[in-house]
Amino acid sequence: MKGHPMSEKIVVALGGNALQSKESDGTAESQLAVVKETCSILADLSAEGYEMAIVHGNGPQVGRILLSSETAKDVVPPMPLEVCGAMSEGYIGYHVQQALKHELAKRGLDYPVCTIVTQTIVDDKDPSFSNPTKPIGPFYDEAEAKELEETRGYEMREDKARGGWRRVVASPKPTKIVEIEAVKLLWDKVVVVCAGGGGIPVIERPDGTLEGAAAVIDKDFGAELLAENVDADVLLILTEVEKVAINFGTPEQKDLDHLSLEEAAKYCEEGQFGSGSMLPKVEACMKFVRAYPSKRAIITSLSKAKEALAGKTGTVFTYHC
Ligand SMILES: Nc1ncnc2c1ncn2[C@@H]1O[C@H](COP(=O)(O)OP(=O)(O)O)[C@@H](O)[C@H]1O
Ligand SMILES: NC(=O)OP(=O)(O)O
Repeated sequence: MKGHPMSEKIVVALGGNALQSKESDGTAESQLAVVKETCSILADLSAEGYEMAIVHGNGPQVGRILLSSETAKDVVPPMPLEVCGAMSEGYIGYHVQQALKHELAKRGLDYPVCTIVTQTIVDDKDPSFSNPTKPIGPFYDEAEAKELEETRGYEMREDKARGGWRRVVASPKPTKIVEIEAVKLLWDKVVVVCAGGGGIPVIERPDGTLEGAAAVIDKDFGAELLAENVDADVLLILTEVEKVAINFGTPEQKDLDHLSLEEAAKYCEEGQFGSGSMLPKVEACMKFVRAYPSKRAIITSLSKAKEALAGKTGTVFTYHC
């Protein structure tokens, strides 16, 4: 229960499948339908007694907002990428607030749900600014991708696993959550949705002012930083797969129940985890258990969240074996 001294504190990172289906047409209505199902699962966790903050991805959403802004540039002034990120936090947060409040009420839980439009400080010298890797927006075929590169100057990258091309942008590592004190103040009484899309990337100038950066932070790293900052017991990363695997997608695939820091580092070195997909999740879990050797991080599917928290499934990361 919120504010109960025995409650486990969890930071939940929601992957793309928690916000939209594979066949999504990108409409607000289709997103809300999926978010309602997601919030039913999250409300069950609350009813089990877990205290949570929710971090969500925003790759498809921020990319679509940017695309529509650029497409309409002759009619309305285009919005910078970080403003598109702020917009995505707003509308995804709105959907979660509406759906989660309803699902909590159905379970007799009367917690407020509130989104904090969150800024996250990044280093302007982060190497990702000269090496964009974060896929955003819709998928294209190769011919469309080449045309977008030529006509709009987009940087496009192929995602072989998912059979398509996507625009990529810089994705610097988050170093500080600007609104963290607000999150902490609300924690005991409110289910907070924050650091959506990893937070809006901002650079801190020497005089203390903040300036938006043209980038999209990885939400798994944003969630990890939040989990460290609020002293969470568990970092719970929810995605499509129930467990992290080695030899993923091959006949030798082996799903893993547990990873120590040492084993995870070894598999990272072997290139076992998809660089734009599973690798950031694994790295975020490793960072959390390195910072908190007595705690755990879990990667599992949205539908298995409750079982995984109970230790029955998922891939659990701990400092030692
Ligand atoms: N070693 C691996 N083990 C499990 N899944 C992997 C692995 N490597 C890549 N993947 C893929 O990564 C996906 C999760 O990444 P992604 O879809 O980008 O995350 P998100 O849920 O945050 O949107 C999985 O659904 C799976 O298809
Ligand atoms: N910002 C972010 O990590 O979004 P996705 O999870 O949608 O890639």
